[in-house]
Amino acid sequence: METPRSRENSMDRSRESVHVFCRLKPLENETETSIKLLSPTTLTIRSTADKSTKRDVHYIFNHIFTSYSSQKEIFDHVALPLLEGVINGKNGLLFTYGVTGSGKTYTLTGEPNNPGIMPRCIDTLFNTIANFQTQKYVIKSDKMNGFEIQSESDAVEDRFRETRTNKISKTNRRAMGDCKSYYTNDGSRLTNLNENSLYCVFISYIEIYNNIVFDLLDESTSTRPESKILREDSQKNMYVNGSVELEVKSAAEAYELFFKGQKRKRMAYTALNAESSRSHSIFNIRIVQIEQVAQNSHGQAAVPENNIMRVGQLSLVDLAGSERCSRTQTTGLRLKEASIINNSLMTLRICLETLRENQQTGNNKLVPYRDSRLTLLFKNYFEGGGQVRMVVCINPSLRDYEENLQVLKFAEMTKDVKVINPEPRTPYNIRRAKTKTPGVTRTPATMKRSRPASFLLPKLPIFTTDANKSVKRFLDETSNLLKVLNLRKEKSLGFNSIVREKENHFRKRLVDINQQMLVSQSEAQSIKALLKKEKRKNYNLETKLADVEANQKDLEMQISNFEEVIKKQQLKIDEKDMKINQNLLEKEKTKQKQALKAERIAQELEAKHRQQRAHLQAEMDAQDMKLKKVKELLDSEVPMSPLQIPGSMATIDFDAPMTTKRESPPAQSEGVINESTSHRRNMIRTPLRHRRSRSTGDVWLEHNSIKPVPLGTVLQPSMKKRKSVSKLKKADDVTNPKQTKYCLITQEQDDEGELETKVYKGDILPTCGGGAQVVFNDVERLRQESPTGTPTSGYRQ
Ligand SMILES: Nc1ncnc2c1ncn2[C@@H]1O[C@H](COP(=O)(O)OP(=O)(O)OP(=O)(O)O)[C@@H](O)[C@H]1O
Repeated sequence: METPRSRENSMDRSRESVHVFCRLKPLENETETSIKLLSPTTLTIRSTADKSTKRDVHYIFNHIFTSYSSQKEIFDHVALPLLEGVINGKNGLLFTYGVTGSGKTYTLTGEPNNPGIMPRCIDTLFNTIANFQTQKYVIKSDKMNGFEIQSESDAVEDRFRETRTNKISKTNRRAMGDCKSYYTNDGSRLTNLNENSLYCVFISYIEIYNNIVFDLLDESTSTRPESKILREDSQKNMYVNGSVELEVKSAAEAYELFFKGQKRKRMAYTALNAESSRSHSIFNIRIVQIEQVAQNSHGQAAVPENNIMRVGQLSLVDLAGSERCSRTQTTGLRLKEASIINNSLMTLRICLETLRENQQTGNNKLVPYRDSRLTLLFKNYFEGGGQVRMVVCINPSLRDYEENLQVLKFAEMTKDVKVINPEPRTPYNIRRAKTKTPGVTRTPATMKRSRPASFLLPKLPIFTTDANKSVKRFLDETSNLLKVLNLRKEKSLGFNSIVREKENHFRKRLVDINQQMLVSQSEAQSIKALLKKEKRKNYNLETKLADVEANQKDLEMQISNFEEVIKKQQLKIDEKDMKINQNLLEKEKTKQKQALKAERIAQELEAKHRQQRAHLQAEMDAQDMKLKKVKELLDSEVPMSPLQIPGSMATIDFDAPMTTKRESPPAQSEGVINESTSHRRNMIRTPLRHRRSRSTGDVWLEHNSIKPVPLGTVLQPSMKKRKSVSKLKKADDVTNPKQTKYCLITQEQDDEGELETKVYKGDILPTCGGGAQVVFNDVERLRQESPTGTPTSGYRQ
């Protein structure tokens, strides 16, 4: 029974880790190195600044190539096993990774007379398949990442066309230098070649610059190369749609294509390296293997009808430098380039990390291959479509310490990623390309005209050459045979003319069909042109769509951020609203409480007020009663002592008793009087006393109701200290304790012109409420009579 562990083991066996190699660049001064080699597979990195005693981190590789390692050593170790797989229909991906100037291009391309991995691959390949190549143009690309076989006549036609155009391109080749001598061939070859197969080699050269794919071999546009899109073929392999893929029959032809591409490749200046390449370049070698080779009638190797083919692809990738922008002092366009380079390398890193995580945890997280063209193009390799090798190039100088640390970490992580052990890709039946010229057979076999079938002709008589036969019988049989033969000849001629007629008819039909086909071809071409236009439009729209999608993502992010902020603000507003409502409720409550309280107080006051009023009314009634009694008393006539007036002078007897003629007290004067009235209930009952108006220490408060006529009399009320009521300004002036006396003076004139002055006198007494009251206790009447007038009574009352 299969247990989970055994399943895991079998899965592990079918998986292969990404092989990661390290190559150290030679230093001018070997003492200034940050790398310490511990074994052929282990190294450690340290900066001089880092003096801490913490343990060094060890980085393990499949193999470490020192600065003394030769280009051949690296090729043998890294690329040769890949090439062996590729020649048997497997795919292989080899990429160099490292900081700018660390030796990536040197490792991959090399130098004249010291070739790197790419030229060695080409040489080894052609050294191996030299005698096992198909004739050129027998196999051609179907433009959809597949291959198809051409008729021999079409292949011959294409070869002829090439020899014509090659005459022109010779000048080109001279201009490029002799490619053959550029790289020295060390004669190495592979040993695992299937000698029953035929091979042909195709080259394509792609560049990814600023995350846009360009075809470095596309010569259709001389100025600006057209950007290409990535597509998936029928076998789920990613490929560059519409890229030029050319068949090469020798290493020299392959180099020629490489140099053509190099010429177009963008090279840009950075502060670190004047030759620094700012793009990822991908050199693809595809080997098509055709099994079961047969021979044609001329003894040449030919491809039988029902054959199968295998295609192996080797992608050699020179990644752009992974340096930091600040380090290279990049600005402007260079900065944009650097950020896009770093983005695509970061995506590569994220893809590998996600793959490793999925493999280690059994998760099925989405690997973001689509985030960058670089990772999308190599998606198949990481998903089991081929072997993967990485060469990490390190410049061990102390200056590169920080960058190298990042590179080593990336390498460490990549080493743990496993790709499914690739099987040779499923071979597929060869598709036959449509022949270009109708009526021409695909194979060189010549057609022989067939004879009419013998059963349609008269039967031949039996003719024997017997020696015993008589001469006559012999002659008869011979003439009979001749007759039959003539008949057969006639019939044969008849058949032949019918066949010829039919042939002519058939040819005519063929010509018609051919013409129709030409029309269809021209139509197809115009449709193709239209399609191309549409594709270009489509591509532009796709790129626009991608931009719009990216913008939309940004906007969505911004919207969600804003929404979050709005939510928070809304919450705050709601909280504040709640507080305000609570406050309002509390205010309302206190208002209601206060209103209730005020009502209660008002009611209490009203009740008190009513009580007081009733009380006052009662008191006033009592007062009125008393006043009435006083009035009654006053009204009772009391005769006053007669006034002795010697001459014209009136004499006032101050010792006269008070009970002389008394009049009811005058209406209470304003101010003081009012106050005393309002406090009637507080009035102090003082016994009526007789007071002399001549008391000297008292201050009199004099109240003249009118401006009196000057009396000029001898007798006058004696008031030494007096103060007029009109001079009082404040309430306090009334209650002044020094003011103890009050007098109200009135004057009247009778019909005879006699003047009578009345002086109502009283004491000012303080009340309990802090006010003052006047108690009238005396009235003086001063009358002046003319001596010439009718004598009346001149007296003082
Ligand atoms: N192992 C080596 N032995 C000798 N010379 C080397 C080695 N590695 C690199 N160099 C030299 O260092 C220089 C820079 O190398 P190279 O151009 O390969 O760097 P690079 O990493 O490809 O840079 P970029 O990222 O800019 O393309 C070249 O002149 C090359 O000859």
